[in-house]
Amino acid sequence: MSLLIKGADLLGQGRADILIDGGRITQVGSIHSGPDGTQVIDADGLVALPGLVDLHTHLREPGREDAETVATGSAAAAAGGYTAVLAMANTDPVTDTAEAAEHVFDLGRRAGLVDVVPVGAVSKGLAGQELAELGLMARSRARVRIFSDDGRCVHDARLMRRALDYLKPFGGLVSQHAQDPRLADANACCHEGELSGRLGLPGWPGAAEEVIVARDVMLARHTGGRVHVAHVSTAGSLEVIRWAKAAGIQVTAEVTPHHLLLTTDLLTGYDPTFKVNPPLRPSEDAHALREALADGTIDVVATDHAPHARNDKEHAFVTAAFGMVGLETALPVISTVMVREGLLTWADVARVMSATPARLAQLEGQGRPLEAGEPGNVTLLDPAAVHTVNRDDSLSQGRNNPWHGRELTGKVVATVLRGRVTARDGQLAESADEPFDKEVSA
Ligand SMILES: NC(=O)N[C@@H](CC(=O)O)C(=O)O
Repeated sequence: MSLLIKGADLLGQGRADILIDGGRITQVGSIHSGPDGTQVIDADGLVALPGLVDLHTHLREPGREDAETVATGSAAAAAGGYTAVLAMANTDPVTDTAEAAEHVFDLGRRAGLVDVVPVGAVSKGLAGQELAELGLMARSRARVRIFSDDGRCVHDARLMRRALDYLKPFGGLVSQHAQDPRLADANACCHEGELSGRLGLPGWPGAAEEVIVARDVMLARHTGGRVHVAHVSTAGSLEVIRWAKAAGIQVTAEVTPHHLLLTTDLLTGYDPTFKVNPPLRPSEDAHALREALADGTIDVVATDHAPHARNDKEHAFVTAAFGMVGLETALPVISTVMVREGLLTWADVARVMSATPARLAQLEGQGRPLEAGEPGNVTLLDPAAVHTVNRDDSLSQGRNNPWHGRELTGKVVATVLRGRVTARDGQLAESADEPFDKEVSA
């Protein structure tokens, strides 16, 4: 089956048609028609991006299928314009062995909507004591290249040093949930500041993140390993990252859409939807994050999609689970907050939401430019479409959506994975059910 995308805006190169056949882009330019039976998408007025890659998704399976499954999370990802997601290791059991990694990888293949690539745990059981099977996971069929205890910080400096050393031969990296556990104690539930005092909520300071970022860049310098700062959230962390990059240290960072725009004052209503880790910060931090994404200090936008079952999230603020969903709103938020404000071009969006995350995760068939010979992974977006987010429209099981009721500009119209349309207008495409066995290697 071939697919012809007609008249899309191709990242500043003007309007062009894209023909995909056998899973690969075969032609880009002015194309009248494809082979017999070619499916045609009219992309007049739509921007074509390489399929998005999310470095930070919680799919909850195995263990919490009541919150999300690989299939429902994959569906939400496809609807949001993603063609690959990295599935975090804090499942039950934890992804800390080659078998566990291959299990998640196989669930992803079975769902068949996006490439699901497991993140491996750094420590066994996320307990922070002993290294997990890093090498076996890296050499497994799942080809794990990103390791993280996300949800928890790798707080033992010696363990972090060993992990950085150990991953060097694979070019693997540690994605660190930077949060000193002694500065952010068990009851803390928000950003520590004047507002948390007024609301009577125990908080933790930005410094809890910054001290770990500072330590980790020094360990990266010492080992020559690669550290990636997950969901960076404070201006102070950015100062450290800027310094480290200028010093030639191998550090990269991701920011979530919610930390770019949502701020701690949303907590005045004690709505647990806005409880997230790291916490929403003051507007000065959000402003600094937007600037750092624009100037390249931050390398990647990642969702930290964290669906929760209602009975874990609909609690009093202090006891509710941390986390918010984000796969279906990420591109519209970036469109609204960064592109419309002139802070990023669409080519920049392709870099921070597709090319760079694919490179960091070493996904050979993802994040490639839309050129002949490349895999047919495409996201089509209507940059002018204005819509109001409704949490019940989601394909994710999670309803903990912080964007509910907000107006966003920019809507995903279609997602194409190796030439097959997986999602159209927020729903799974009919062709998503067709048997699909084409494997396109790089
Ligand atoms: N980001 C979140 O608020 N939650 C994450 C893990 C975590 O980082 O605490 C989750 O798994 O729910």
